[in-house]
Amino acid sequence: MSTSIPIVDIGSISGEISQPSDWEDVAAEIRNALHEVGFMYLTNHGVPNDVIAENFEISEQFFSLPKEIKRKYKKNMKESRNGWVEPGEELLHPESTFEYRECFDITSQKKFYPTDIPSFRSVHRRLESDCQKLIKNLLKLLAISLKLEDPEFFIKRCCHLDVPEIANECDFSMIYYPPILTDTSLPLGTVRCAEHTDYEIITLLFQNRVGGLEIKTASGEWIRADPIQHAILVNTGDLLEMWTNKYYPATLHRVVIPRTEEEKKSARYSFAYFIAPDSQVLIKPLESEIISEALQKDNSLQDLERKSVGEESQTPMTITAYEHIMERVKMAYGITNTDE
Ligand SMILES: O=C(O)CCC(=O)C(=O)O
Ligand SMILES: [Fe+2]
Repeated sequence: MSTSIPIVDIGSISGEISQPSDWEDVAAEIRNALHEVGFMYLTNHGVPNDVIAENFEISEQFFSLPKEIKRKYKKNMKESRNGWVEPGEELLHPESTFEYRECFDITSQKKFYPTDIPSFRSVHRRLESDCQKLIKNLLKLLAISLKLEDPEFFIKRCCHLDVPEIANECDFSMIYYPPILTDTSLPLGTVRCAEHTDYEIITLLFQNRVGGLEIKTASGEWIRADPIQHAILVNTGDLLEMWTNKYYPATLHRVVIPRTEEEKKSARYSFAYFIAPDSQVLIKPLESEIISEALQKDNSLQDLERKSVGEESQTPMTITAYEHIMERVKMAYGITNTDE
């Protein structure tokens, strides 16, 4: 069976007037997309195209600065997760040798921006604020899709969306994949971005014209997730997988080095906006009739709650959002507990 990534039009709930039935209809499409694939393209999402385009412009401006300038903004993990990440510094798979990309990460607290690009801050702030409404809509749709008693379940666990001082590990990552020219020498086994799952609830992924992103389907086949003009990709992360007992699995994805010389010459730019709950939120399987029914039907879905009291459990079900995210961040940056 070949799978494709569903396209979900959320225009009916993004405007001023929407009916409960519009929410139910969109939520049903999201349920199928996230349960079957774990990725979906959103159209009519309400984030203005010109705001996205302006952000790609500042991203190009920043990454084309000389390395010495970018180093001024280098991420210092002892202080925060905000800042510039050099190629090869972050490895998303334990067996990666080298991942050829750079990032500029903007965290939700202890924010700083590269002042060498004077408009960076205001341009980025506009996108962030335009994404807020979409994020709240998606969190509500997730709760409706799972038929949770409280449609605000996820929103109430992301209080930082209204009160930014509340600790959280949201991260807006501007990513640059440099062109690979015939004289670019890279270690054997280099990839652009190794296969991984994201750590949080959901990720909003913006891509410019150049593709390379691939996702692994339930049947184990890698399929392309090429850019669709003006659509935002949304994917599930680990915390949503834990919350839903794998009903919404965190889907593996990667960015491959293009196969043709012509494509290799093109740089790729993307933004991944990782949406996390408030740091102290405890992640434990939620009560949902949709999930229980699926668990009864399909015993390949792991019952994490039951497993957590069993002996072979790997996943302590009392983990906080912060603990899980930091565990994965430390692995990606090769930080051991003795480094701290
Ligand atoms: O650049 C991309 O499209 C993917 C980036 C990604 O998956 C990540 O940073 O987690
Ligand atoms: Fe990712």
